[in-house]
Amino acid sequence: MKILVTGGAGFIGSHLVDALMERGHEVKVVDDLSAGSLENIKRWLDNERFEFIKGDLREPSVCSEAVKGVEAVFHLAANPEVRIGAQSPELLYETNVLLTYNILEAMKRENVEYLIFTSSSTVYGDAKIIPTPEDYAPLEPISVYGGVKLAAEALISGYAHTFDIKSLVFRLANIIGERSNHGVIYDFINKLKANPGELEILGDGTQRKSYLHVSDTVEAMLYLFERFKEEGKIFDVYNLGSEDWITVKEIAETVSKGMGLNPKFRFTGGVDGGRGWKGDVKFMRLSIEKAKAKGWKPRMNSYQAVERTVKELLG
Ligand SMILES: O=c1ccn([C@@H]2O[C@H](COP(=O)(O)OP(=O)(O)O[C@H]3O[C@H](CO)[C@H](O)[C@H](O)[C@H]3O)[C@@H](O)[C@H]2O)c(=O)[nH]1
Repeated sequence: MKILVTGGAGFIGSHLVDALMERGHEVKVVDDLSAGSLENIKRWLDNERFEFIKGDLREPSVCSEAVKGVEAVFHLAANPEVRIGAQSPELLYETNVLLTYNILEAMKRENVEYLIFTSSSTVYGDAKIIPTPEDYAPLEPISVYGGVKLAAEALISGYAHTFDIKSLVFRLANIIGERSNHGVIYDFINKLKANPGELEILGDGTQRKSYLHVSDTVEAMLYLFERFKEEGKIFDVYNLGSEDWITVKEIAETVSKGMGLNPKFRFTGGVDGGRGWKGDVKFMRLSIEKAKAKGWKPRMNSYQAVERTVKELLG
């Protein structure tokens, strides 16, 4: 299959590209390299089944060029940083909603059959049911980031039903692993490198979430895409996460241990009852029963994924 991966030089995108190339697909990547890096995809740059386009998808002409000739688009290009929402709603809107609109328009023009979109657990906001199933309502995001992901999902559903773009949405838990260049584990490692004696923890440390290793994430996306194609549906949504959850304090302990350190923890206290920032969801664990019923389950739980990521990021 000829497949476009937007954001394919980024963290999750580059792992997806590895898996697609290893399975023999023709892969095109479009990335503006604002957060992604050519280093992540360098092993494929000279491969004849691989094509790289450096471009900003906010430009409709870049979208047209990117989707030309492909049968499926994995749309991962986005700004993934929840915490910038209070300062930069416009950036989150542009990189999540406008970008998705531009991709959908280009796909409509070029008659591309499949869209696979990486949404986020943040669409559920402070869910009252945990583990949270896909049909949980009302969807009430508490961050601008969650809001723009939900808006993008809604736009995709509308285009899917109106223009027959078969669309599959994944609501991701916190994805971690090699090549991640943001998020709590990455931050803790950098803070401890700068000051091995003390670790600042945002919030009260009791924020508890489900973490999924990127290798499990990519497996799930490709496996469930195959099932989606067999079923011939026009639109579907899956949660992807692990079945347990882990607190920020436990992550701090795991990172410290992995670095052979025993720092003093300093909790900032955070906002709104111990959140790291305004809009930080404090408790998140997704029901993955729907994906499990199709035959997927994660190989690593949150603890194992965190331990492995610490090793991978420390090299
Ligand atoms: O220096 C830090 C950094 C983070 N945290 C805490 O660690 C937790 C995780 O924060 P991350 O920045 O790692 O991740 P988020 O939960 O904000 O968001 C991540 O998971 C979401 C889905 O669950 C989205 O997909 C999003 O793109 C992705 O970055 C938060 O509760 C935060 O308060 C700290 O205590 N100190």
